Amino acid sequence: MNNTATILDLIRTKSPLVHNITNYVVMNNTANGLLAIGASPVMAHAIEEVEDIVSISSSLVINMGTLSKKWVESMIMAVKKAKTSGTPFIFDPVGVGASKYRMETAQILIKSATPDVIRGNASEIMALAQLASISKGVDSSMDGQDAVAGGIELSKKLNNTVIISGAIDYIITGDKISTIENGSPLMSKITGMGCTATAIVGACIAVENDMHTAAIAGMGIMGIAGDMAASASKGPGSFQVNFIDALYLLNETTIKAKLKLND
Ligand SMILES: Nc1ncnc2c1ncn2[C@@H]1O[C@H](COP(=O)(O)OP(=O)(O)O)[C@@H](O)[C@H]1O
Ligand SMILES: Cc1ncsc1CCOP(=O)(O)O
Repeated sequence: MNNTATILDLIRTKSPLVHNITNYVVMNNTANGLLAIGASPVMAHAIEEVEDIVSISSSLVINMGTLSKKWVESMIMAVKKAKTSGTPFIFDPVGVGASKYRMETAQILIKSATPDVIRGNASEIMALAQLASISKGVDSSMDGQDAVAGGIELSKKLNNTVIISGAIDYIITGDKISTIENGSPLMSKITGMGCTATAIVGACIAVENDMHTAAIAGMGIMGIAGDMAASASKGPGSFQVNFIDALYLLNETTIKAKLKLND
């Protein structure tokens, strides 16, 4: 089991190929975030190639931000292939409570193959846990603490790791709960930060077998980079640029000095 600095180091040394089937809004931010930490992103959603790409990748990221029929078919093929090829995968149920289609798709995907990790905001995790389905669009309308019970239930039901992101990130594996209190409110003023978090955890699961440890590393990297970027930024615009720089500049010293992990 590695710590966050070692996991970042492994990503930089191994440069794992991270296969993303993600949404139109965030593809560029996500690819740049992955590159900045040393991973190698590939965005591929065509039915004709998803199985091939899964089989050469070190991890798979499934994000249902902008769904359509063809993409859902690709996602199902990809997650099934991930299970047969032993490729770890993370699922981001973007806006899952916002429509019947998203809810049904999330259920189909989870039934097709259990995600090793799920990352969502509090509303999304609550909706997935079917404790509530009051998601407001793709943003969260409730506090992380409210969703923790749902996160525990979901994690136990699926025997996996569930991340609830927000001002405090909760990393839940059954009864084990870790929290991270890094990051900035500016992160919720930029679209795609949750999706980037999911992809960065996706890079961590490519190099670390313990999903809870990998999830801590990914969310820690996000939060510390968020802290560093916020202190150098005037607002959301400069934050976006500074955030990518901060991901690139992160090292063992900054991680040790800044990580606010309660494990
Ligand atoms: N108020 C906040 N303070 C600190 N970090 C935050 C805050 N809001 C969001 N974050 C961080 O932003 C990233 C995206 O989380 P979140 O906003 O919950 O995702 P989503 O975009 O899916 O709603 C996470 O790394 C989270 O820790
Ligand atoms: C705005 C929007 N609409 C569909 S996907 C998307 C991006 C959502 O990204 P995030 O959940 O990371 O803010």
